[in-house]
Amino acid sequence: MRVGCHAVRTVARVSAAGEITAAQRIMLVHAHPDDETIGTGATMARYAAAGAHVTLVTCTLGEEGEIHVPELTGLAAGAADQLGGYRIAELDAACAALGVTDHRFLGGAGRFRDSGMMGLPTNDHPRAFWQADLDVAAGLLLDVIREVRPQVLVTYDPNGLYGHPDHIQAHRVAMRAHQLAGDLAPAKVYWTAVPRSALAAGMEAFARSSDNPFAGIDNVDDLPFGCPDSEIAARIDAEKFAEAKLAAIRVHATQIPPTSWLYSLAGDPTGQSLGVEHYRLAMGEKGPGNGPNGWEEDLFAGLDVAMTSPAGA
Ligand SMILES: CC(=O)N[C@H]1[C@@H](O[C@@H]2[C@H](O)[C@H](O)[C@@H](O)[C@H](O)[C@H]2O)O[C@H](CO)[C@@H](O)[C@@H]1O
Ligand SMILES: [Zn+2]
Repeated sequence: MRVGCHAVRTVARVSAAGEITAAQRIMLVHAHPDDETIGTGATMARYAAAGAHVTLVTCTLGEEGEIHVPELTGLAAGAADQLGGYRIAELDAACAALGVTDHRFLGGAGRFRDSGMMGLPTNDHPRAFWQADLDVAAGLLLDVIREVRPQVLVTYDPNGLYGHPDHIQAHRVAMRAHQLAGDLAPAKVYWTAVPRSALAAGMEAFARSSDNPFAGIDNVDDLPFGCPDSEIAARIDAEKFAEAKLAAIRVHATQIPPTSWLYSLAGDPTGQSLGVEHYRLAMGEKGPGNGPNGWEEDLFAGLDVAMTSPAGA
């Protein structure tokens, strides 16, 4: 059973027999509702608009999240414990804003629970994603791979970008599912990433700003995430979809308060706005690239289904 947008698949790209016929198929594996938007929202919107089949798999409902909407604080895990259900609705709305119509929860809504931040007692909840059996969870993701047959898989790096247990587990499950997929394994696997050069440019640009998202950070290496530019393989320019990403950010209101650094980025004077997202290539051949670093401009670059339209379309 799927709820909300999960029951709606892109009819135009699913044949009468139910198989997915879009030429380009990309699958993204995220830990919580909001990660899809924060890390890959513009990329998803760009490929959905270009006619690719975008499949989002979210591993938990985000039950342990904070609540930045005062009138909803009663939904918190330690109170009514209804935040997970509410975040399904937020995710529905974010999918709609991004044009993503194929969304699933890993193993179905509620199968795995948000583990909370690393080291908290919630990590030990029997349904915590952090406690999931790797092969059981990977098998559930493999079912989606067998159905969708994506050429491109996107997830996090081994540290989950910033060390959250559900992000680390999402990485492990996605990579294990890829290993189990054999001949059906996606040709390219990317990990979300933030180049240090973009972080440094942001620090410089916001240094004199009243709402500096980097306030208190003296050195880019002190940030809990970021990687050398040399490890980046792709820079996806989806500037045209920055507004769609901002709309998706807005609907994740329980997690992303109006004071969030993400809103500061929306007005980023460096132009490195919400609409530019970077990736490391973990598996597969790097396709042709451009610019000083030779970064790909399309995650399907080098595959026989690469975008024919100019980058950013
Ligand atoms: C972006 C992301 O992964 N968010 C997670 C994360 O949220 C953090 C958590 O609430 C923490 O207590 C805050 O200090 C921090 O600012 C938040 O980013 O962890 C939550 C609990 O596992 C999760 O629900 C949320 O989606
Ligand atoms: Zn997350």
